[in-house]
Amino acid sequence: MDHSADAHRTDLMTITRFVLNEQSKHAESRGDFTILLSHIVLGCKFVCSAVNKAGLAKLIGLAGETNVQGEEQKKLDVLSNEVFVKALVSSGRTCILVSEEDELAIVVEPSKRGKYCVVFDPLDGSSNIDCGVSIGTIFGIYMIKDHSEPKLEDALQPGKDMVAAGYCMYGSSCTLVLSTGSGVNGFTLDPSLGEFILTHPDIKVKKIPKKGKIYSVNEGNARNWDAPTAKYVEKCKFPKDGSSAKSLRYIGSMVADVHRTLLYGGIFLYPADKKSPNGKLRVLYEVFPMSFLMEQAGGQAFTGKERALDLVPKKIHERSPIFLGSYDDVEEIKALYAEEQKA
Ligand SMILES: O=P(O)(O)OC[C@H]1O[C@](O)(COP(=O)(O)O)[C@@H](O)[C@@H]1O
Ligand SMILES: [Mg+2]
Ligand SMILES: [Mg+2]
Repeated sequence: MDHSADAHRTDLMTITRFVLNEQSKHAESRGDFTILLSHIVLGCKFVCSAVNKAGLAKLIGLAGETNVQGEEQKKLDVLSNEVFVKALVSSGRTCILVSEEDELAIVVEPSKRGKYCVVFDPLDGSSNIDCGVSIGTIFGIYMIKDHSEPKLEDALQPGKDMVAAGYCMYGSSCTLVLSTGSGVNGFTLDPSLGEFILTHPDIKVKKIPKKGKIYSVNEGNARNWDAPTAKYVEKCKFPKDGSSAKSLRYIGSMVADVHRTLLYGGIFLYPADKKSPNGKLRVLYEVFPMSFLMEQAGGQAFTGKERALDLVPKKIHERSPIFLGSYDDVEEIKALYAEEQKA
C-alpha cells in the first residue's frame, strides 16, 4: 500500500466507507458489524469531545467537579463508561458487555440484543487524565454463538477468537486504530468534518521493523521483576551483540505506549513482579485487543508463558503479564523465559 501523502489526497476514505467495503467482501453479511462499529465510533467522538474539555473542568464544572447549578459532575472514566454502554446497547447489535468500570458483565435486555459481545476499557491511562497526556479507549469484539441465551462464557473466549479489536487515542490528534482480522488501519478524526479519515493504511510488519529501537516499561518496579524480565531490560540497555542500546519511552497509558510501538517498533512490557504476580493489565480489554492488533501488524504478544491470544480467561477482570511488539524483540524475551524453564 502507498503511504505517500498523494495517495491520501486521491482517495479520501472515511471509516464508514472502509467498513462498508470490508462488509461487501462477506456475502452473508447483513451490516450488523457496520452498525455496531458506527456506534463505537460515535462513543469515541463523544469521549474525545469530553477529554478535550477536561482541562476546563475547574472553570466550567465538568468531570468530577460541581457545575454552576450545583450538580455533581461525573468523572471522565465514569462518563466514558456510560457513553460506551449507551452507545453499544442502543446499537441493537450487542448481547454481553464487559467494561473495566463494571464489576459484573452487562447482559443486554432481550428486545435490544444482537450477536456481538464487546469488551472494553472506556478510558485507559486514567492517571494521565489530569495532566493532559494521551489517554484512550480500548475495545475487543466477539461473536456469540447463541444470543438468545447469553452466558458468561461468551465473554470468556480466548483472544484468538475475537472478530475485531481496536483503540481510540485521545492525544494531540484523535486516532482510531482498527483490525477486523485482515491487517491494521488507522483513522484520524477531522474535527471540522466530524469524520475519521484513513491516515495510516495497512500498518504492517514493514512499519514494525522486526526489531525496534525502543523499550517501554515502568522501571520503578524493577526491584520486583523476575529474572527473565530483568535480564531482558539489561540487554536493552547494555546489548552484548554489538547492537545499539534501546531508548526508553514510557507514557503510562497503554493506548499511547502501544500506539508508538505499532508505528515505531520496539517492545512494550508490563511484566509480573513479586508484588503483582499476574501483572497489572487486564486480559479481556487491555491484553487481548492490543495483542490482536500487534499480531495483525506482524508483531507478537507473549504472556511470559504462552502466546497471549491463546489464553483462556476464567474471570472477566483477570490480569496477565504482557510483552508485545516487534517480532524479534518478543522472540528474545520468549527465549529468556524458555531458558529459565530449562534451568
Ligand atoms: O502506572 P503503571 O503501574 O506504570 O501502569 C500503567 C498502566 O496502567 C494503565 O493506566 C491501566 O489502565 P486504566 O487507566 O484503564 O486503569 C495502563 O494504561 C498503563 O499501561
Ligand atoms: Mg486501562
Ligand atoms: Mg480504564
